[in-house]
Amino acid sequence: MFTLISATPSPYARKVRIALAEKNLPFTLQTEVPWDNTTKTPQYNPLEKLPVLILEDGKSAVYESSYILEWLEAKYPDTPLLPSHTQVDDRLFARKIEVVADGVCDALVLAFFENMREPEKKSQPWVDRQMRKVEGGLRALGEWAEQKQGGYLVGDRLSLADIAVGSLCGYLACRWPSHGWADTYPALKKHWQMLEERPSFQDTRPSPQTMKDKIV
Ligand SMILES: N[C@@H](CCC(=O)N[C@@H](CS(=O)(=O)O)C(=O)NCC(=O)O)C(=O)O
Repeated sequence: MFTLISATPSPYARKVRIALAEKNLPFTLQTEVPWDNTTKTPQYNPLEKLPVLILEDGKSAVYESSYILEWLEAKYPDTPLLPSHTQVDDRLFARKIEVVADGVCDALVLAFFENMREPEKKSQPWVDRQMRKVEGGLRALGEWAEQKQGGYLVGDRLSLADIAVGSLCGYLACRWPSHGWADTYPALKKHWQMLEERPSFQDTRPSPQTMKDKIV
């Protein structure tokens, strides 16, 4: 059986948890705080990041959420989470949406840790730059959601694009509850609410974590 190294707030790990659930692939959840020196991620991922999917041999590992999803799609094509290979443009568009959703998460994480610095060490221009990326990414996602009136973002069924965007929205609700994205982009909010009805989303709701070690 697979083991997934995950963290309670991680939108990237949630993508993989949702994909495994949607594909009915059983796995052991190993919840960690990747920022603490107790994390096992360095044993499997030279980049020391989760999510990490540890394979059945207990040693081999797949990491980087978008690559894990690509790996799962290639190895377990039943319950596909991408349009068929004949629909090349839709497949590529789904991955493009995942790039934007993951990129917004990346910018949120960078802003989160910059804001954690002591005031005299914090770079406000750096935070402003990250939040510009967040707003630009959300604008693009909001437009794509608007085009589908809050339905699935690519085609007429769940895809990696929906999983990535839904995980981002859940992360914003968990870590940035005062952010006004849901009011600014009602179709994106409708899309997220639709996804949160699925057991795979209900069973993977994010929650904050406590970091023990000093990070910045
Ligand atoms: N691009 C990576 C990002 C993964 C990532 O940043 N993971 C964080 C945890 S979380 O932000 O997802 O909660 C991590 O392990 N960080 C530890 C580190 O960067 O040393 C992915 O998509 O998997």
